[in-house]
Amino acid sequence: MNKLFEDASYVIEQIESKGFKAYFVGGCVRDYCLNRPIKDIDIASSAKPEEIQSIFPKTIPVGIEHGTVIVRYNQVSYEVTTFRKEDKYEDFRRPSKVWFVTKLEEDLSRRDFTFNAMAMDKNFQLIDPFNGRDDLKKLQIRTVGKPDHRFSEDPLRIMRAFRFMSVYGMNIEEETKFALKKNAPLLKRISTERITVEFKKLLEGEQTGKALQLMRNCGVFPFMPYPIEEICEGSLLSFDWSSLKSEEQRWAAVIVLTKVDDERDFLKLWKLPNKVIQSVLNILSSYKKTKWTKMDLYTTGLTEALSGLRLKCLLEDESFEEQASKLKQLANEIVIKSRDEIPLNGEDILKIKQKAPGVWVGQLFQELEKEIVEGKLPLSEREISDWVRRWGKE
Ligand SMILES: Nc1ccn([C@@H]2O[C@H](COP(=O)(O)OP(=O)(O)OP(=O)(O)O)[C@@H](O)[C@H]2O)c(=O)n1
Repeated sequence: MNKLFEDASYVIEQIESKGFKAYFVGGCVRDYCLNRPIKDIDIASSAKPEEIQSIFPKTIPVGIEHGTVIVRYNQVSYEVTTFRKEDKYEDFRRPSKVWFVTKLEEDLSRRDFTFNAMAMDKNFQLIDPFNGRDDLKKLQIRTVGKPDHRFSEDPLRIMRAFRFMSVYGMNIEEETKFALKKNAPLLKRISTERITVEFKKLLEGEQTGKALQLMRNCGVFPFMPYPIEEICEGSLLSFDWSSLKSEEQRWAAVIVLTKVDDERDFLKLWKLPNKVIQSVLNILSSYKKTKWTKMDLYTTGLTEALSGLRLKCLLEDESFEEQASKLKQLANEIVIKSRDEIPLNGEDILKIKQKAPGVWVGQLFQELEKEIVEGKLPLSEREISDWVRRWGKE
């Protein structure tokens, strides 16, 4: 048995030994049925949060008012939530009102899709009131109950449908698809952070192109953090997403394929971390390059240069290998990978020049780096010191 499930079964047994009911629910049941790796385990129980707190020595009250307590066992966290029903989502983040219920089925009926509304007892017996397992077999995404209701309750579920489509290679059932289109404008009310989490998962899926194409056809693009207006015709679908391995490459592909004009603004509006933004921008500038100098390659870095080149080759139907080996060869000819490898530091330079520190040190370093990278100055302490002595005098 999977170690996570084994430990989680112990948690369930402890709850049951006090006369309550407890089941595995949500993503872990879905992934178990799909034979996919289990990331984390959620448990639903008839016990109230205070009762869970009294059963286990280590708990964290993460959302008592919504019925959730984290149980720590064997250094792993298990989210245990009391069976509950909920009202509309307040500011579309959390349900504005929840009330505890006694039946598991009632709890399952509040959930988004049939395959997320399954539960499993500690003996792996499935409780599947909405035929989620059949839908998984048919690779079909279908809401629990009326799709309109489910999407207006929490419009993030619109993004979740596209995420599941991409990650599991699924299709969306017709009535659910119709409701996706109708409710798309509600996405405006969802926080960027929540949309980005789902979109990132979608980008890492196995069917990214198909999911993006359907998002576009369902009119979802205008309601993204940076509204997408234009798309390279047909290319979302035909583009070979599987050859792009990193998150950054995939963001760069989205930008190119959807003809974004303000790249930095786009990445900022999706609230991506600065490190990711910089890397995507580097990939995009490499993508646009036709001729590489050593200095270009040194500043961009080989990994991002190759990422940009791969994107270019995929879109222009060129062979990657030959151009990549030329870039690698050029990279090999560059004697340093970063400024740290220069045998003189700032203090050495101040000593040689006998001058007070100032912006000139930065300028000098920039020029020095360029000379070394372009192979005009050997990487020898003596020659570099001479060059520094001469700097500014010629
Ligand atoms: N907007 C949402 C978010 C979640 N859920 C329910 O809450 C469960 C847990 O959600 P989450 O922790 O976000 O996990 P999943 O998205 O299902 O899976 P993953 O762990 O892959 O993110 C889901 O399976 C689903 O039953 C829901 O009904 N509506």
